Amino acid sequence: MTAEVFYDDNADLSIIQGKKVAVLGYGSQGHAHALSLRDSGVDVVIGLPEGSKSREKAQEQGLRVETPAAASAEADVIMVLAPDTAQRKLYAEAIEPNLTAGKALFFGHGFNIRYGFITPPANVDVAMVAPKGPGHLVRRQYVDGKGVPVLVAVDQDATGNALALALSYAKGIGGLRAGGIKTTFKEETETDLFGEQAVLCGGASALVQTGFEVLTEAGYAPEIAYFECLHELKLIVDLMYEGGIARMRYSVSDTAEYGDYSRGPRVVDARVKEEMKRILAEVQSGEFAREWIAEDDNGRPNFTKWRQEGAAHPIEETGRKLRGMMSWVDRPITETA
Ligand SMILES: NC(=O)C1=CN([C@@H]2O[C@H](COP(=O)(O)OP(=O)(O)OC[C@H]3O[C@@H](n4cnc5c(N)ncnc54)[C@H](OP(=O)(O)O)[C@@H]3O)[C@@H](O)[C@H]2O)C=CC1
Ligand SMILES: CC[C@](O)(C(C)=O)C(=O)O
Ligand SMILES: [Mg+2]
Ligand SMILES: [Mg+2]
Repeated sequence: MTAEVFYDDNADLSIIQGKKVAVLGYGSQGHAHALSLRDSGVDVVIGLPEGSKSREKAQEQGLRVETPAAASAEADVIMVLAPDTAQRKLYAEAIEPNLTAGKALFFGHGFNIRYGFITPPANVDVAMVAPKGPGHLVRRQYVDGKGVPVLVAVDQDATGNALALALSYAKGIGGLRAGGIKTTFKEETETDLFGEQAVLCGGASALVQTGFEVLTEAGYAPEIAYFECLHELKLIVDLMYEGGIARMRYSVSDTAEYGDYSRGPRVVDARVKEEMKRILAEVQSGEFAREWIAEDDNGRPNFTKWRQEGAAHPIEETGRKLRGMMSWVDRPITETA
């Protein structure tokens, strides 16, 4: 089935410009949506709890900050960009009491709707504008006149205008410069979780770390292992991004291309594919979602341990030293990117 794709010409920015938007959360996605909407001429208010670390940052960047309840009360469109694990409580305490008929409840990821942690009333629009990229790059691309593609979905269309409103919002954050694909909460949630676990974050990090370990354990210099397994990955992925895997294979040597065909499938073999299918099944059944919410409710013991172990991996120290010598790595991720 071919997806429906929307670009800037398919959306009317004046719709979102005529609404008051509350952005709840001011982290990776929250700051990007809020600043870009503001720069697109939209009336934006930020919702953050008293004592939130993000309050000062939002105010420094010229945005008005209220509590999540007050921001939700005054807004026509409430965009939920707090962590997925915090959204259930945030909804019950601050949003639901202020979610009057005809308002719109927006998400940047479908997790809480897909797995039933949040059930909005039938008289509001429920939609999603989910960028397919990290929030800091969503903002950076907007500032550079470009855009990160977005997925757009409508779960409830109480007003009859939910899709037009979501597309207008997507245009306001620059997403329709690259393209907005129409999808469902189910499809976005399941593909996003699978992608970040098996390929983009989990798969790629494990591949890089394991390649680095194999080379250094065999006695090769960590600096060479870092360049080979991490730094050069970006250059290879840039070629895939520009022209697909075929474009990358055109640019590398025939020796590399032969090694790619003959050795790649030995690394990502049938066992790995079976494991990927198990990971997808855990996403589809809700097993992963229940596990993650329980981990968070329990104070995140595994998450904290794994984060510490990852930060202590020898590749990080090697990378820190080498990146310090690269004058062109001059755009670290910042909230104003
Ligand atoms: N990170 C990304 O690039 C992407 C994220 N998404 C989705 O976007 C959403 C937001 O994720 P992300 O940007 O990573 O989140 P972050 O962890 O970067 O930021 C969370 C923000 O929410 C604030 N916050 C925490 N608790 C509450 C609360 N109870 N009420 C209001 N604000 C709160 C935090 O404040 P404080 O500073 O005080 O902690 C912080 O400002 C999620 O649904 C995620 O799946 C989708 C696509 C990509
Ligand atoms: C790949 C991770 C992501 O899904 C994203 C940046 O799109 C996320 O949840 O942060
Ligand atoms: Mg994603
Ligand atoms: Mg995600």
